[in-house]
Amino acid sequence: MITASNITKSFDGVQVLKGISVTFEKGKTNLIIGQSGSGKTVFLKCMLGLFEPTTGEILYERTNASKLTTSDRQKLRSEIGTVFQGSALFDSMTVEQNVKFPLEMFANMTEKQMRDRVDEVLERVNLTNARKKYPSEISGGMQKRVAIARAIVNNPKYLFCDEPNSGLDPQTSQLIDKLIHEITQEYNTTTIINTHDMNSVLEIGEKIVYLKNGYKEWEGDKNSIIVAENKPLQDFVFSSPIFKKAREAMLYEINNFKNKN
Ligand SMILES: Nc1ncnc2c1ncn2[C@@H]1O[C@H](COP(=O)(O)OP(=O)(O)OP(=O)(O)O)[C@@H](O)[C@H]1O
Repeated sequence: MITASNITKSFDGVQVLKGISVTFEKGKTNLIIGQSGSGKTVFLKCMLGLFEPTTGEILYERTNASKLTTSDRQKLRSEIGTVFQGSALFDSMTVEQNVKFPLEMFANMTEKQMRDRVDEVLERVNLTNARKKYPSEISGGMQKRVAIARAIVNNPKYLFCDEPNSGLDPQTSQLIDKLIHEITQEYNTTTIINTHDMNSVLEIGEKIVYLKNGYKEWEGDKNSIIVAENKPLQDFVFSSPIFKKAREAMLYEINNFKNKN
């Protein structure tokens, strides 16, 4: 579980996060959504310790992340997996070398133990056959799966994903969402995803936090988002005509069901 408590963040006196409080639970896919510039990445970076919040605190379980000793900070770092935009793989390393990298950095394992663990996660993301390839030799969807394998190789407690579907076709996006959702349940991770993808919101949004101009405007889940009476949220999530129609159809079904029961 990660708890953000009254987080503000200013750059040169300009406040971009304006007092965000939210709890992200373990074993759930938590999504952060919002217009460009609403503060999603800054918030994610505050939680990851890449930015120091101006005020407020981030708790990992009950531990204040900004008050850790160097060795505790290193330990926490080893418990966090990240999937960044563009996959951020090392171009000069093969798929298996990329996945092994966090083990070499953080794990106290023999060479054989590391090889076995790499085999295990490559199998999990269905990339065993691509192990000797370089990132430039595989597709964008496969690169994302390498990034996910690398993020989970250390058995993380926390998984952060920044725009995991960017640049992927809709079908591959769905596969990546499904994989992240399954891994969240299998590893019981507290998973936090920044996304612009409304399919993800409606498919895997077990908790959704909507940021607007640096404020938390709304929070809920993929079911409550449909009936939420929050105009900025509805205008944002259901902005495309097709999503608007789908929402109207779902509301119609819900009302019919209510009237019959
Ligand atoms: N290092 C920085 N220094 C100054 N201002 C910053 C910095 N990082 C972000 N900002 C500002 O903070 C605001 C929020 O940016 P942020 O990147 O968090 O938005 P976002 O919601 O992630 O947008 P997008 O969806 O386009 O990625 C923006 O106005 C941005 O210019």
